[in-house]
Amino acid sequence: MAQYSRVRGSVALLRLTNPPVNALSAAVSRDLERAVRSACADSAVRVLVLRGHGGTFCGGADIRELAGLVDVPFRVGVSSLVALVDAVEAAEKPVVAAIEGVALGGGLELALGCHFRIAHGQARLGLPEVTLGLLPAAGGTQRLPRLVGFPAALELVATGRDVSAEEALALGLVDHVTDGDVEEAAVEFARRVADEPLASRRLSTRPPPRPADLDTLLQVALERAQRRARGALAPVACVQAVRAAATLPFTQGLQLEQELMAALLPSNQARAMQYCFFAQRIVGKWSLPGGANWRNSPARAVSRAAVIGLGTMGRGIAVSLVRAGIPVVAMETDEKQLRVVTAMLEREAAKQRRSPDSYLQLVQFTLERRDLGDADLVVEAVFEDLALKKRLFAELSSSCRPDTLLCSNTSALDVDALAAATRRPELVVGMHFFAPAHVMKLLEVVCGARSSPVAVATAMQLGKRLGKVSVAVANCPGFAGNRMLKPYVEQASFLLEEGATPQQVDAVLEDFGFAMGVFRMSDLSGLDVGWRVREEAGLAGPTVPPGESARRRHGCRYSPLADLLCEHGRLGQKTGRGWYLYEGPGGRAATPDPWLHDFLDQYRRRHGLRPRRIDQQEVLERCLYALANEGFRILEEGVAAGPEDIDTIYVLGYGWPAHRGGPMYHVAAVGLPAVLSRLEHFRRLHPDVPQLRPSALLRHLVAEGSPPISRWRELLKGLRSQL
Ligand SMILES: CCCCCCC/C=C/C(=O)SCCNC(=O)CCNC(=O)[C@H](O)C(C)(C)COP(=O)(O)OP(=O)(O)OC[C@H]1O[C@@H](n2cnc3c(N)ncnc32)[C@H](O)[C@@H]1OP(=O)(O)O
Repeated sequence: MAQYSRVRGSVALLRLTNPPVNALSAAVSRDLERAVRSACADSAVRVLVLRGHGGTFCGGADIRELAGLVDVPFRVGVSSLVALVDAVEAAEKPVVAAIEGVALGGGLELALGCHFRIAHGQARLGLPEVTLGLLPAAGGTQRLPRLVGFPAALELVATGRDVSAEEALALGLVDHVTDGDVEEAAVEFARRVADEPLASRRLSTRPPPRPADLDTLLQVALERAQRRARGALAPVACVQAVRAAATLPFTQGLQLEQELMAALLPSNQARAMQYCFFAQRIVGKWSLPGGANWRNSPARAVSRAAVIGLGTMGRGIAVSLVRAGIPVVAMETDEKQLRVVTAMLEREAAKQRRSPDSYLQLVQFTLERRDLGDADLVVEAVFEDLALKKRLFAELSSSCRPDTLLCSNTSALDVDALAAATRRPELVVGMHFFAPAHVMKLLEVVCGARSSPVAVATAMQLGKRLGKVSVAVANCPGFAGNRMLKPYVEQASFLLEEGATPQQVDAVLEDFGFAMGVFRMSDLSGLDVGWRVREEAGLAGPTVPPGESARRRHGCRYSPLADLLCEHGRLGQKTGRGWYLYEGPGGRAATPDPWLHDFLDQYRRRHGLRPRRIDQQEVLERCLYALANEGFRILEEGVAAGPEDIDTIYVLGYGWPAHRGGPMYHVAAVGLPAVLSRLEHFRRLHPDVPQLRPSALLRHLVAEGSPPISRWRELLKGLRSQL
């Protein structure tokens, strides 16, 4: 697991070996510590170089051990990694970290224990523990501020953001960056520093810098951490631990760091976030009913792509492709959109410290469909209109190369209908990006009934290349994410009818941890989006059958509130008013609107609805259980392969708080029998709301004794699956 060999006579080269990411399990940490001690004791060795096996330095402590998925007592784990870092730092011979690939979490903490750090130009460094509900507890919160100062340390520890080698050099996190062979550069560097005194290189002995505005910095960091993830414990603990570096001697700071870690490690939040980590890896392992899967179905190379339509979605998709180095042909008739996308690319290039030209030269704008002919894959991102998309797919099928994959960014429409409009249905898949598409990490890959393994594999792989987590789902209205959103939004509207206000419902959801409550979210996305979908579905507007009552559709309860707002021209932020009032069209600051409250009063009076006091628990349970109940139906029908897929979709695409794991994880944590009983209760009170009828799968799981969520995927394989 950790060997050392001598190179160039006096350099001990230690290689950390624990594929695939050289995670520091307790055993690996102990082994490496032994190797460090042996090298130090070897009189022929003057200096040590520490590198990782297989092109990466280290992905951090072993998360499976931390999550308790493998049986290692917490204290043993803690002491072995902490002891390793301490031993490295205390070594009497210089230790140089040769970083390539990643140095993350415990891996970066190990590098901070080294006396010098050399990084490859492509390496990424960071302390992502906060994203696992933890903090860097192998001295990272104490050593990092001593090396890079408090502003940077607070930001990196509390957000978990990783940095490029170039940024690391600018921060002082690494001593040298090379684009050549990192081992060679580190060995060369090591020979130069072999005789340097080490006292000042041991970060634990360095006095921390004390900026004059330290208190303000800490206060701002704390407020930011609280705002960013409402109710999350880890970001706050991270700030507290870094603050200790300013106020306490190193050893006491270290002790506080460990106490905070000991509180976080067994917390429900840490469990939920670690579940999310593994869920995001599980979803990449897709399979189709015919037996094709991620292992046996190679993706096709995408060396040129096309995007049709540069509206909000198309722009973000084009930027994502360019950022991944893929040349793009972008088709758009509106010149204004070309200017917008050009400006976006320039901003992105600046962010990535690249020249604007390096991005702009990868895009070719066109009005001609024949220019798309050479693309390996086309992503259609035009207006959400099935007839329009079908026409376009039919045309693409004639004008593109016969092997070009045709993908639609539709968020809800029938992918099979699009495939049927082409002469290559097997090369059609949905690629549902989330807005803004160059920022959001989720990609729903919608597998049509006739999508071939190569089409699915290519779309999944492309998502990964764009830095996204791709989740395969089967084709159905709204796929997984938007389909589950419907009952959630409906419950929220029903609650307004019954006496709640938008700000009351939103406050409950935001306290739960959502970045935005359902009404603020709807104002942001635009109320007209759902209005159009409801009109197409015959639920709103002129397509509603004559004589249908305002509050019923197809024999079930219906709330026309959102339709009525649209009819009043209240489309959300874009018109300056929706469920809330804004400063003006395009405004962002939502304030409660007295007009809306009058409107709700009148509406309730008109329909004989007596407003009642609705408590927080009811808001939360009705919205979230209705949503999760639809998730069970999706699993039961095989639209998604497991709860991990749904939870990943919700955490990465819909602002579900990661420290709550996702909707399926949440209901499992609450307890399936309790959730079933509350749904039965609400169903009795609202018999005309089918979404509150507990799904067969929920009942089945409860009848089976509520198996842990980790077993659902296996159990579902016995049910009908489309994936
Ligand atoms: C015992 C107590 C110690 C107390 C002190 C603890 C203080 C330190 C804490 C930590 O270090 S927590 C861990 C911090 N590190 C991370 O969060 C990094 C997580 N990993 C990643 O971001 C990525 O995996 C990667 C390293 C950037 C590699 O990405 P890539 O896309 O190439 O591969 P993946 O598919 O993500 O991963 C491959 C494979 O490896 C597993 N894995 C990754 N990291 C870890 C890890 N740190 N521990 C255990 N396993 C890890 C991942 O689950 C995949 O497994 P399979 O799905 O293939 O089974």
